[in-house]
Amino acid sequence: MTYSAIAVCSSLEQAEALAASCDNLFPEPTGVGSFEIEDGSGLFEVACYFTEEPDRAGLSLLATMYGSKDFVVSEVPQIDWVAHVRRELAPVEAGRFFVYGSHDADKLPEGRIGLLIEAAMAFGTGHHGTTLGCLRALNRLVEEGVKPERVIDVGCGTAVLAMGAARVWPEAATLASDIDQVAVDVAEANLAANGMSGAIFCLEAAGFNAKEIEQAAPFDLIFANILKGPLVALSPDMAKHIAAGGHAILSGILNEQADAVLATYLDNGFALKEREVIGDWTTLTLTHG
Ligand SMILES: C[S@@+](CC[C@H](N)C(=O)[O-])C[C@H]1O[C@@H](n2cnc3c(N)ncnc32)[C@H](O)[C@@H]1O
Repeated sequence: MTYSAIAVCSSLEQAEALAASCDNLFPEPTGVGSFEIEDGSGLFEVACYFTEEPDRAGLSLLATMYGSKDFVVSEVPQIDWVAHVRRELAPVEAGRFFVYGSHDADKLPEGRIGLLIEAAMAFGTGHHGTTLGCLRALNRLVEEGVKPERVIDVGCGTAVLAMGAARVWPEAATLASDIDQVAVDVAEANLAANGMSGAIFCLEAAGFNAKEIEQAAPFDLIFANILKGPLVALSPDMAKHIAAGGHAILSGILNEQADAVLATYLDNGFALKEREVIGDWTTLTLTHG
């Protein structure tokens, strides 16, 4: 069991002195801290955590010595962290795609395309509105019968989008690039975990700046879930590397930024096909030429 002891002081000096005394006088507090209470009261809180029930009388005495009324001692509820992570990272369903962590491997519904993504050091577990928006846009293209031959996921993170595309279009040549080598490593690990090693060419690159990307272009489908700034900066390059009649699925765009991003792409020869809002985030599906 964990116990918390909270006292309130009227000055930072008192709070810090009380925290230091707790640290010195009580056996094994697992954590002691003092900080300003963010309610505009100008008061300061001292919080101590213990693995065993602390000496309440001793704490009371100490509190009064530093101008506080008392310590309030409570039991901290135990958290089942495994259950917590499972709840937080529940599988994500996006059309035919089912994005899940290995703890939910037994939940893959029949007929769905499973994408195994462990929470790691790259963005793209499917939980964010931007990734979800891209997966749903991808799903709609599949439903329409679109069949790209060359696909690139610019800013691939976990490679969830590239893997989704490679699963529905195994014949297509698919590239996944990221400016961050850590993300590229995570992407490759995810490919291996999904039994897809070799199905997607992963590389570190900023935008379209790599000879492998130049050689593979033009692309019939470009994913770019990379925020407004890079999307706007990349728009001429995007136009240069997309095939006539190709699609671009863009996300990472806050709803209030969507018109500005769209205007830039319209100026670069794209046309709006679809726009989906999920929470604060807009995903745009565009066509070119
Ligand atoms: C929001 S995450 C998207 C990850 C994944 N594609 C998804 O949809 O969940 C954006 C990724 O883009 C990468 N990135 C940002 N700017 C980039 C650029 N100019 N070129 C390539 N990758 C970039 C970041 O390192 C990050 O991994």
